[in-house]
Amino acid sequence: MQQLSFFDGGLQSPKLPVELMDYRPAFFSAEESGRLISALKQNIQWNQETILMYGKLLNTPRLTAWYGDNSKTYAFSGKSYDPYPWTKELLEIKHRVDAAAGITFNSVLLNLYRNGNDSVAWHADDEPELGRNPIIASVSFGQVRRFEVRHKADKKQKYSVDLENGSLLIMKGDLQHHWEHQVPKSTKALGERINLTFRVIS
Ligand SMILES: O=C(O)CCC(=O)C(=O)O
Ligand SMILES: [Fe+2]
Repeated sequence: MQQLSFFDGGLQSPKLPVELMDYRPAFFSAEESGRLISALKQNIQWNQETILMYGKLLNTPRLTAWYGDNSKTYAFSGKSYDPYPWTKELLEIKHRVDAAAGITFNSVLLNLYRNGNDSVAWHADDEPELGRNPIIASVSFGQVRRFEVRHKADKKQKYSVDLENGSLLIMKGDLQHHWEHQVPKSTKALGERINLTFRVIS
């Protein structure tokens, strides 16, 4: 199913380039997604991280958690994270995603977007531990949110896709090198969404 959506300027997003993004809606059924989002809300140790911006300590606009094989420490935004050990639900999701991507992921970053005011700002997942052109598998449960991608050097080149409940988005190629992505805030009253990005940390 190809998704056409409207980008900020009212332009239709062009078809996602398959060499960068492979979008699979309904990768998990509605029943599985409902069960998994409740389990993740309850069993994950959600943290409120902070970031230093212009000399002020601000709360990250979402809750996060880092899980994975032990010994896979991950550093980003000037902090380093030791993962919590895999839970039953995370392993269930990981096994499905591993099979679809043909990769054995060793860690996952979880984001809980509580409402439309939660977001993730423009960034690329280009930390050195991920290596050049990493494959990152992004699973979404709950509220549909807009995922936007733009080229770093030519910001007019952009794409967007609405990440639906139970969907899988495989990010690959040079997406983390030449492009950046965000999940913008929305002024609409939005419900909760959990996103999981499975990664291989060296
Ligand atoms: O929530 C999303 O869809 C994207 C999250 C993301 O980009 C990240 O955790 O690096
Ligand atoms: Fe990201």
